[in-house]
Amino acid sequence: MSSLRIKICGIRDPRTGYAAALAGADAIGMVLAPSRRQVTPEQAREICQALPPMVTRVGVFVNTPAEEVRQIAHFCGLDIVQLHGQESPDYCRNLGLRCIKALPARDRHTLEQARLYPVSAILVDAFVKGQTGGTGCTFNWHLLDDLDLKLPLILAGGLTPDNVGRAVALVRPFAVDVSSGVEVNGQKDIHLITAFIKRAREVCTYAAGY
Ligand SMILES: O=C(O)c1ccccc1NCC(=O)[C@H](O)[C@H](O)COP(=O)(O)O
Repeated sequence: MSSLRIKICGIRDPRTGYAAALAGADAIGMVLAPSRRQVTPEQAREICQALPPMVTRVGVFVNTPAEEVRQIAHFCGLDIVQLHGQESPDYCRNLGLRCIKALPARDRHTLEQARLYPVSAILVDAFVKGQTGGTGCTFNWHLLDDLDLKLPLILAGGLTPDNVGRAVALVRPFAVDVSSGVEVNGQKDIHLITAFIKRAREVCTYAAGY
């Protein structure tokens, strides 16, 4: 068993969340921000309640007022929130919740901002103008070369069962996150989820550091 963590994001119903957890996902993400994958707090709560224990429940937000995030997190029973907008280090500091801050892989300068954030982990996602996440686009993973984040790194952006092995071998992240790459016609596909988890874990059996 490897220590790589795997998060499946953009879950929209309890059955798929449960199936992903049984397939070996460590964390399940629900998008509570404008997106074709957006769920209501009530739906997110149902998904959270259906998950087995030991699976991390992640709520994804984009520039949502802090009090609203706190209320939704409490209502749903989220373990951690993932912030995909322009939330500042002070916003994260004052939120009173465990946070993952997402940063776009725009350039080295953007990624170096990670050091300013008092958060549990940094998620690095593809930079796509006008979009905040879930784009299915990859980025140049070498942008992360020798980047000493001082925080656990979650790699995201266009990962698929086909490329996750290469990504993990090159970047050696703490965790990987996927949404589009495990969908067929915009719907999560349990076969792709299972294949993604298998490929991600396989590479850890020979990649040093896991
Ligand atoms: O997934 C969305 O629709 C989304 C919308 C707005 C902000 C964040 C969003 N997703 C966050 C995620 O954690 C995704 O898994 C991550 O961006 C990677 O997505 P993908 O490139 O599709 O695998």
